[in-house]
Amino acid sequence: MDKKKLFINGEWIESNTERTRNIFNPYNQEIISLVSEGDKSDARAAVAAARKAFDEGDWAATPAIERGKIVHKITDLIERDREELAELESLDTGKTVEESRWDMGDIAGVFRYFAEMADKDDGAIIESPIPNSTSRVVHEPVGVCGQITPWNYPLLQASWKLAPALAAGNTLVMKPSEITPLTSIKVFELMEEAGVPAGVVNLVLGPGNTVGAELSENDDVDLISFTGGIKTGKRIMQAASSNVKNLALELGGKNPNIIFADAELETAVDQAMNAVFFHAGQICSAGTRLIIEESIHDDFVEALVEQVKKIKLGNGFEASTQMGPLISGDHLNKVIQYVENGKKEGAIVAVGGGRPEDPELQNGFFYLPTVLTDCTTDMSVVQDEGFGPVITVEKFTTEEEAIRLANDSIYGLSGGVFTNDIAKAERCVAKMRMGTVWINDVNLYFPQAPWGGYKQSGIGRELGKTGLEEYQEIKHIYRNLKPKPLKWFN
Ligand SMILES: NC(=O)c1ccc[n+]([C@@H]2O[C@H](COP(=O)([O-])OP(=O)(O)OC[C@H]3O[C@@H](n4cnc5c(N)ncnc54)[C@H](O)[C@@H]3O)[C@@H](O)[C@H]2O)c1
Ligand SMILES: C[N+](C)(C)CC=O
Repeated sequence: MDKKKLFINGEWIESNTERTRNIFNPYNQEIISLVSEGDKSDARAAVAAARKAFDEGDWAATPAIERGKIVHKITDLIERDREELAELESLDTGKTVEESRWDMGDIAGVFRYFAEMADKDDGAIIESPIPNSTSRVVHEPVGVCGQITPWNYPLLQASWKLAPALAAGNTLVMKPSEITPLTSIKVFELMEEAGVPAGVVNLVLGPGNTVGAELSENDDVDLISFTGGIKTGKRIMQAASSNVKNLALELGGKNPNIIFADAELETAVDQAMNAVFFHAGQICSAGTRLIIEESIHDDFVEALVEQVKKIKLGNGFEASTQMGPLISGDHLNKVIQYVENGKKEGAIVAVGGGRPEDPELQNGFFYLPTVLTDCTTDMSVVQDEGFGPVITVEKFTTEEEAIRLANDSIYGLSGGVFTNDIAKAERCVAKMRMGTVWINDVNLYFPQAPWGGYKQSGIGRELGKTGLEEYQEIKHIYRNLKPKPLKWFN
């Protein structure tokens, strides 16, 4: 098996540790790849290469239109290799190939969007309040960016960071999740093929507590952009204070979905499932908290349970499979424990609540799609991010109560409202403390709209215009057109 390497200063190299890591398929635990395992010293070498490329190289000063052309070229290559990338992502994460194909389409869209944006920045002229002066604002690249990504959407989350960083003229070091690095490695090959200059993009494989920690602490890194869990995010925030780095955090979510009695039942039930069972619920914005108006609660739950029973688990490479496994044995155990805690607190398992019995699924990290009823906001299953195929159900009687329950969380990533009364929907979303809110839909995101969290779900916004601005410093340039002595101190 070919060993995958680190990419530093334009070269594919072995890590200093000479250690390797096996990468597994979560469907059957087969080894699918072997990768070089980096450490702090590799991260330092990559930061040094990125620093040199930023300070002494041409990338930051390359005309934005030329940078945009290279990002377009990367997009073309992603589109060319879309099927290979989708299959690699499914092997690595267990998600269905259909979902991965969808992701690859999104990823190409993200690169295309930021390629187009690269040369659309006109800066701004400020009306100076001082006579005989001009005042203007320009955007410049931040510098060296450390980028750390999670395992659940490996390449999608990487694309939200790589494309704007390049378009804005930065150099970067990326550390993908150590358990799902394969599509990121492939895209670094594509960036090399597209002609990104040596040192501009660097890839260090390895664990968070060494490689990730070094990127967060290193004083030569100007911006750290992180997507992952809250606990890690807090650690990174502390480490980033060493040199007051720019900080972008995309953290977890525990996302409510309010269903009013006047919602179209079939659509709301279908969307409640879409909200949570894609990628076995391992989605930051999964709608894992159903908050249902009491008068339709029983009918809704009955219809939901009937549908959930039919979800087909299996190999993501089979067309009939609707849901794949969880990412790892460790994560499976966490989801098992999460549901057991809920049961102890009084939640009732309406469907699921354990591992499937199908002998063909025993080598994979499968957990049954699960609905927990009789939940209340104080339960850990309602407050904690389970990151599995588990929905909790709460009831409400008034609009105010629904909003209060939805906001009763340390998270604020996303939320949904289902109703045919548009005024009610708008009143609700105006009060919901979340970075994205959907009316009569769930889990939608696209390159043009900003993405990020309120409260402990994060800091900053990826995607959209704000996604580019995260990778830019703002500079105010003031010019005195008639300089003469002030004589203040004479
Ligand atoms: N808000 C979003 O857009 C979004 C998107 C995807 C995932 N997520 C969140 O990600 C989490 C799941 O991903 P995960 O389990 O990979 O998260 P994680 O926090 O365990 O790991 C994320 C990344 O951080 C690295 N890391 C770990 N410890 C580190 C340290 N001390 N210093 C620096 N880096 C370190 C890991 O190696 C990995 O690359 C969930 O909470 C999910 O909600 C959020
Ligand atoms: C941001 N998103 C929804 C693509 C992946 C979250 O885990």
